[in-house]
Amino acid sequence: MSKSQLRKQIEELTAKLNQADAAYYLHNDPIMADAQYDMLYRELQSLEMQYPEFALLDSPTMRISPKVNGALPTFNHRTPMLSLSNTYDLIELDEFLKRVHREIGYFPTFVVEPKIDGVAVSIHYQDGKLHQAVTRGDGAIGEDITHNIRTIRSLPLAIPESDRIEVRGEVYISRENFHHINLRRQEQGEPLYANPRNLAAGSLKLLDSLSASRRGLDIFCYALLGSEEKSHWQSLNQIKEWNLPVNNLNTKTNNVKEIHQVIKQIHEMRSRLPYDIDGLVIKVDHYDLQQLLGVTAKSPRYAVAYKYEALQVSTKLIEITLQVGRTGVITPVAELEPVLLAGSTISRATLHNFDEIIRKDLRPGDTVLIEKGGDVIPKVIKVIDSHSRQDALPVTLPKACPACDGHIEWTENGVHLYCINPGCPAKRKNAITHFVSRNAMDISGLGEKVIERFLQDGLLNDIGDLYHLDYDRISSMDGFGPKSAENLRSSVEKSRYNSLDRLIFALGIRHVGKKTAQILASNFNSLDQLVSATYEELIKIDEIGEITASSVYRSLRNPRMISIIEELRHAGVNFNQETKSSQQSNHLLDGKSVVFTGKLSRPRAEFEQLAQAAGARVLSAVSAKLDFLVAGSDAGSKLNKAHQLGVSIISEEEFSQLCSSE
Ligand SMILES: NC(=O)c1ccc[n+]([C@@H]2O[C@H](COP(=O)([O-])OP(=O)(O)OC[C@H]3O[C@@H](n4cnc5c(N)ncnc54)[C@H](O)[C@@H]3O)[C@@H](O)[C@H]2O)c1
Ligand SMILES: [Zn+2]
Repeated sequence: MSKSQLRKQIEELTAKLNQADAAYYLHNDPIMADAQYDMLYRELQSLEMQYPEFALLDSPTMRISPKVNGALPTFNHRTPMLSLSNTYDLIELDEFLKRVHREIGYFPTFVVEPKIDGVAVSIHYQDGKLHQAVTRGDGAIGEDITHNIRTIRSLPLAIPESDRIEVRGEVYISRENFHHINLRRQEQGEPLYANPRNLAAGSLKLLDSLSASRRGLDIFCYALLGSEEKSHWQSLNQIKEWNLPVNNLNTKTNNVKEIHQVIKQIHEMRSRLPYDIDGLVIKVDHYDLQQLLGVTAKSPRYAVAYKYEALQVSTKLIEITLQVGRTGVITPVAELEPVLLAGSTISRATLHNFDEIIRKDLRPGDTVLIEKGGDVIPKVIKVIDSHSRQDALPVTLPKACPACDGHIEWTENGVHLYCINPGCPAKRKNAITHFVSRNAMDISGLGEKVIERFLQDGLLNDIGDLYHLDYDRISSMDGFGPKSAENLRSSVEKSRYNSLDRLIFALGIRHVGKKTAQILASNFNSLDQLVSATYEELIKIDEIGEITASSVYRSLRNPRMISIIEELRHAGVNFNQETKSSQQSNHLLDGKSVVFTGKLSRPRAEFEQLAQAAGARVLSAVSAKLDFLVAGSDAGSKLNKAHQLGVSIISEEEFSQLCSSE
């Protein structure tokens, strides 16, 4: 590359990153994914290092973030609020540890903390009272957000310390709150927030603290300035004593192996934490040593952020196709330029419904932000660059089913389009695929391709045919042999003894997922009882809402469903609730409803299994009808609600005792 090309590249990178900074810090509306920002940033940093003569004065590598944007009063930080140098690479992390070791002369104690993905704030207490709270701003000057910080219920307004002290922490919004807020916005047709961080940043800057209080802001404090303590760890303990929220995963250690272990452990917990983290911060513990190592203009030299792989990434939208699901719902699917995200290659993402395409104004050619959350299927969050878009609308509303050309209809609320042709091949294929899937009847040897072939060859028409397949014909088919035909036969046979909840789930009733199927199964003794249940009986069940009740009621009266159920009955498929959780059991938890909340000593799924094995129903919401709330440490709103409603609250240990009792 020639010098003038290099100069141009530095200019372009600087401009692009400055634009990204403004979007991210001032408007809380990022135009690229963090991982991409970090990559471009490093590229610029290394070019600037090689060609310092081309580095621009307004380079993002020289500053923390753009100036504040002005609606709130400003405040000069006494100690600058710095950024952190970051790495995605364990080898680089080790280099940092080695450098520190070298400069200090021995391997010091470090504190490893989750890096909460929120917004940094500085909080001043004076005469024992919360006096003022300020955003980081550009690191030197921040904005006064005291009115909004006061809405954080976990943060005490008074502490038993009269000296003037400064606490720093990360304000965040829990995933649960974020999810609810976005759901409400979706219902109202408003644009969605990209992630909890952006929402927290926007909420902090609200002028009206009542609106801010509705967002449910929370905080983890991670630094204490102006105290007598000798080390960071001591400071953390001090603020914990004052009842300021401190993250309970923080760890003190003085060996490399343990640092690596903590990184691994917290990584495994990451998706189950109630808040977003984007990595860990590793800090030298002792203040004298911190001082010895010093700071640069942008970040301290005694700390580093180790970032986990991103869960969001940007890529190009190639086109939008239509897919017909097992219930006939026609969903638009984003076909993407393949991109690596959290260990797998993503080339498709769901778009849920047609409204969403319009709301997000998606067009082929756009660069979109996609996210892999708790669900397996990634989703499109938003358009982040529309420069090379094609003007054409990506899809027009279909007039007929894209799979069978049959009649389609809108649902009552006008959100989804459905193919209503009972013979639609796409519906049948997906219904069978769902029926045999692992969480449903768990029949192995019937992948999507095989089902397609069986449908084509007329071996299979619908779910009911699964129990009288022509195995002689199958064993003579291409790619099959007597062995695989026999395996298929035994897998089909075995599935006849499955539990009732599996069968209910397998029927593929709209709005009946695995959990709802379990709830239904535990409320009825048999499939026949469920089939004859009235709408009123269904709606009386905890956690079964109107939409689900009406879907169950109507689906089970659909002629195709009736004939499938009859075929399954003839095939001897189990329709009954197993005896273990029927009335004969005298287990203490039998038939009881349970909700888990707070931090438990083992993964929540394990406890849920225990509860179900004891005949209990696991719910997610607290209501007056709930029998037990099992509360772990740090339980919050659910615990309060249970208190108010007079629900029995038990500890993890008490729960385990109940489980083992008869
Ligand atoms: N997507 C974009 O367009 C875009 C634009 C600008 C910045 N960014 C992202 O932001 C990063 C730089 O932002 P930054 O300087 O605000 O933050 P940072 O990632 O460099 O880290 C510093 C911040 O970490 C936070 N933090 C959380 N937990 C902490 C703990 N336990 N101890 C200490 N600090 C803790 C604090 O807010 C602190 O200010 C970039 O690396 C990039 O990923 C993205
Ligand atoms: Zn169709």
